[in-house]
Amino acid sequence: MVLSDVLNVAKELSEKHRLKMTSPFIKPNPKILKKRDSWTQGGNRPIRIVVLGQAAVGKTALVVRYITRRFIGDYDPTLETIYKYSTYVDGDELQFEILDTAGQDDKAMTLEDKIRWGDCFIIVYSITDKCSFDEITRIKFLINHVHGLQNDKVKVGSSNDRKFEPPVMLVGNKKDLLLDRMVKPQEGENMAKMLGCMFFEVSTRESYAEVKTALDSLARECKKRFRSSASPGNLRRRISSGRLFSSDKKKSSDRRFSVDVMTETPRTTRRAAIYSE
Ligand SMILES: Nc1nc2c(ncn2[C@@H]2O[C@H](COP(=O)(O)OP(=O)(O)OP(=O)(O)O)[C@@H](O)[C@H]2O)c(=O)[nH]1
Repeated sequence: MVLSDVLNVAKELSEKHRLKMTSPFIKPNPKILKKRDSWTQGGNRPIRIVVLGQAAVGKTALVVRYITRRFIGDYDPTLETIYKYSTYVDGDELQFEILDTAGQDDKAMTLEDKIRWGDCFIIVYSITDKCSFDEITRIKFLINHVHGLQNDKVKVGSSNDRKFEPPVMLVGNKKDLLLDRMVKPQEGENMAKMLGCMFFEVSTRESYAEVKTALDSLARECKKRFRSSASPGNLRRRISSGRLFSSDKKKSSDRRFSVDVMTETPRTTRRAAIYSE
């Protein structure tokens, strides 16, 4: 083994260790969380996206649709996963870690811990569920609060200082359920404008293209903010996962993405229909 190999192994081990400390299934050490890089200093590590929202709004479906192109109808609601994902944004390869949170209570890590971990955020609501829409303000307030504590440049509510706030995207999901709609597109747009978020309405079930457009926009915004991490050749570690979709492993190898499931609960996932475009 040459010196560069040894250094690579050491680097990988330290990276794994860091991920373990921030895993949603291990109570994080507050000292380590305090030492966490500010979101404005993404450095060379992957960009962390946290997907938030009430239970059953389609958070898991959205993330899985984006990284695998598939819609999988049924998931274990208690499953929390960090997906490692790399994609090309306007010719640059970007690496992400996407934390798909469970809408149900999680005793291992508080919502604040998860928000502190993230660099940017997706708040999902269902257009058929007014409660999930009403929840947005609370989540956004919490994001501002947690990141405001870490970065004294953040002044919540001041549009001049929005550039210091982490990128947040609002996603109204399930727009295929027209007859059950409880939140109008305009209401979503107004809310996003008021909170200074990006906004998209999508049907994760019906349209991969809509999901891709939305999440690519967030990736593009992240690229702007984390320009230093976006240089080609940086953040390169392509691993395909056999754990979540072992039967799809071969098919996915010809696509321009790589997925690595970093952590998940030992529980099995229930799955029903799988739709693919
Ligand atoms: N009709 C329709 N159903 C959807 C859509 N997206 C997700 N669903 C369904 O909504 C249900 C909840 O989806 P999940 O992805 O498990 O929701 P979640 O927000 O991750 O739920 P928790 O894990 O409990 O927080 C599932 O039955 C999905 O099939 C959509 O765009 N349209």
